[in-house]
Amino acid sequence: MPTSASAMSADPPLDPLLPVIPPAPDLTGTLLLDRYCLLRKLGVGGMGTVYEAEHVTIKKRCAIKILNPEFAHRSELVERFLQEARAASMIGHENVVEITDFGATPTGSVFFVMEMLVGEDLSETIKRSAPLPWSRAATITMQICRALQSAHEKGIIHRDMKPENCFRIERSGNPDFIKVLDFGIAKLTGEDGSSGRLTSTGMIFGTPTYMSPEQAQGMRVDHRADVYAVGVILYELVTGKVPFTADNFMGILTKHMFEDPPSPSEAAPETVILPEVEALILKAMQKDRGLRFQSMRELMDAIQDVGTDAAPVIVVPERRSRPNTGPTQFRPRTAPINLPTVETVAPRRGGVFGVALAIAAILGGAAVALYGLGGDPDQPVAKDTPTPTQAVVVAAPPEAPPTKAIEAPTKVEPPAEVDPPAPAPVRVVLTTNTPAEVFDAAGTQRLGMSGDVGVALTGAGPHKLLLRAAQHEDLAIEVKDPTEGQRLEFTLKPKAKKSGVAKVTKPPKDPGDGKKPPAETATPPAENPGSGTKFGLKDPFKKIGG
Ligand SMILES: Nc1ncnc2c1ncn2[C@@H]1O[C@H](COP(=O)(O)OP(=O)(O)OP(=O)(O)O)[C@@H](O)[C@H]1O
Repeated sequence: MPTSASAMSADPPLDPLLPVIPPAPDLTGTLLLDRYCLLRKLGVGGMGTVYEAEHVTIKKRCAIKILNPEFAHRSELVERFLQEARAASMIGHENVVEITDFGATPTGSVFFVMEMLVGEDLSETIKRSAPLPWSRAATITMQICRALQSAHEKGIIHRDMKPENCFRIERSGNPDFIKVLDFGIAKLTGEDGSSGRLTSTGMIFGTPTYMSPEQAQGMRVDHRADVYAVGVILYELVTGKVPFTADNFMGILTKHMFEDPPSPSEAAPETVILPEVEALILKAMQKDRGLRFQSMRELMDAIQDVGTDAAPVIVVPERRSRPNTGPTQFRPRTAPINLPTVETVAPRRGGVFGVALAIAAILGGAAVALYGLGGDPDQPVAKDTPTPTQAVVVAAPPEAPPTKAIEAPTKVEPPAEVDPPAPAPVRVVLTTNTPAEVFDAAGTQRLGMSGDVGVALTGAGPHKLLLRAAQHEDLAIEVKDPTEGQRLEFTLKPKAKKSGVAKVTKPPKDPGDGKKPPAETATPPAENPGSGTKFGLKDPFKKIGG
């Protein structure tokens, strides 16, 4: 069970002066912008309430998130709220919730309109079904990675990735289609890599269970904080447990900063977890962000490489010492401590919350002062992290074949400049009517699985491949000119029953005639009309946000 801010709502409030926020009035039945009728409340988050609604003219269902009226006069909060819409709409990716409109309520608050998602958030799936088999965990994680890769390419960092913000819906026959939500605390990176902070000075936002060490320390975050959070999500998907738990959020943050996560196979001894899966999770969760996958693309590649002969993922052991808050870790303050403004957003289920005071407690008070007074926010957690050449083998199971072992890295010489660069592989998604393994044409080298994880193909093609699924005929296919993200659909024929009397409810048995069907022509599926559409959103509230 993930621990989130709300799960710890029994804790004393961060600040006794934190105002108690009255519940927002129920606006069911209200007509917004003369076209959206609010039908029912779907849920309440940290900043607003989400309603199911209907566009009265075109009768289309949608979801509308309305900022809690208590916050409507706070320009910073209005700005952050609208940023959620702006960020998601800027990304325009099929795995990111689609935002279609903005508006104001008659009571002077603001709202935005989203596609209505029917399904459940990933925390529900985890509660019910985790540990998930690798193929399913990988399919889900790949979609999260794609959404975030796309966000990062546009300079947007999510900063609050957690299963609750990944909605699982069924789409085009895929029951595990993921939509990433809640860019409410997303950060837009400036050209210089700095961020336009929307938070009050010294405030730290996020959810402790999934929070990167640098975020927990209030350092400036970059896209690698999302890599860390996705590592934690994947850990939870394959083990059914989160890596760090404690009685309160300070305890969790401290562990993120200073403790090694238990290896996934220790966390779930009853589950078979491949060593390379274990390694990639631990790499995504390295404390030092310089040792993590440096991009979602790298993480996707590692996921894709599981079960192939690709080079092993390297996890570098880290040494950390808890700071004594002295000048070697934090610059001493030179002015009286001004505790940062405590956000007036009530801590709720997994919601945005301020933990500056918690950090003060962990680090003895100096840290908060530092963050508020211009200390170096990029001070690393530990200065003594070994360089990669000091790495040793970790987490390699005794029976792991040498190619799969997690090995110490060796120094890689830069390639000779005269060599033309090798063509980069592209990832092609092969959709099949039944989960199928993908092999080379000879059926000897396994390249991956069908489904959203995709298969990496290098070069222009044509690529002759073989799809193989239990109880189905092998299917030889050809991919002519693969392009990144291309989706191709294939149908594998169930094997005919020997007796020739096929029952509808049971899969037919292998006829053993050894015949192979002819290569099928790849036909991309019809475009999903609802996904990936970019809206040229106008922000009518730009002035409000200041
Ligand atoms: N587009 C949508 N379609 C269907 N349900 C949605 C949609 N967006 C949000 N919800 C649901 O509405 C509820 C409130 O969502 P919201 O994003 O405000 O809350 P949260 O994620 O709990 O809060 P916070 O913003 O504090 O993290 C959640 O249960 C969420 O799953």
